[in-house]
Amino acid sequence: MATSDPTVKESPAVAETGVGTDTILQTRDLRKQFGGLTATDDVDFGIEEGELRCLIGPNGAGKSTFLKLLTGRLEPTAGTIYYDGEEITDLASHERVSRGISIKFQVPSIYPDLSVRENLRIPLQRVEQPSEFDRRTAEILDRFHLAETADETASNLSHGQQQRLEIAMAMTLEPKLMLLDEPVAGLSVEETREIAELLRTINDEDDVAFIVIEHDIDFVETIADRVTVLHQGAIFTEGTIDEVRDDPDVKRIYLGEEQ
Ligand SMILES: Nc1ncnc2c1ncn2[C@@H]1O[C@H](COP(=O)(O)OP(=O)(O)OP(=O)(O)O)[C@@H](O)[C@H]1O
Repeated sequence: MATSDPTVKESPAVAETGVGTDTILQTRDLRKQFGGLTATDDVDFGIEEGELRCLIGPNGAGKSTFLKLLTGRLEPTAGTIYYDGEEITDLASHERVSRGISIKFQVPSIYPDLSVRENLRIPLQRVEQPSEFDRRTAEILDRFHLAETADETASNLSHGQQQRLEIAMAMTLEPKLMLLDEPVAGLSVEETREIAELLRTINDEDDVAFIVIEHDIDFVETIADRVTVLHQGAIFTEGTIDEVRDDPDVKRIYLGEEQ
């Protein structure tokens, strides 16, 4: 994609980087050291436009570190990140968000003292004219099943409703890629089912790609197109959930964690 922004480096030719035109995000030799510890070990990870990928792996495998490198929260020790045809390795988090990468960490980052409606107004102000606020708010409240709670203070919502509100806020910015760290941790079975349905709907209807870190394998099975397994900071294997779940080597690394 051509850009006039001098802070964004043009992606080298596809032939040079191997980044396909349908690839929304690609890392090359991405590395993060914490002193002597290699948390991300020269990772080449790619995801297509509109794909829903889950990242799994035992505790300490490097999932959160990898996601933080993609969001810009952590600076890599080495390597490159391409997004939507551009190199974004040196971009700040907020610049990545402006380009369509939405980031959601485990703890909902909503404004607890504001109402649901007021929370939605905050991202809407970045993208809509004031005359459109009421119409767009009503649309979003309806789509994300939040209409009944519109005037409720956000801190009074259930954990599942708060997660839904945060996803709704992210969607107002029309992202192309959403990065989610354990979106259903601590949710009830019913809330987990609702979030799974919501992510699949957004993925299908809005063609948003997802990278989701998740420990709940049943949830992963419900939502993922493909799964990447991380182990000791590196990609251990990739495949469908069935391929990965039945892989004896994957079972071995998870068992190793329990020893
Ligand atoms: N800020 C940090 N400073 C030093 N070491 C860190 C830091 N963050 C993570 N690590 C280490 O990097 C490795 C990978 O951690 P990370 O949190 O990315 O793994 P994870 O797969 O997300 O684990 P979990 O599933 O338990 O959340 C671990 O050994 C961890 O202790």
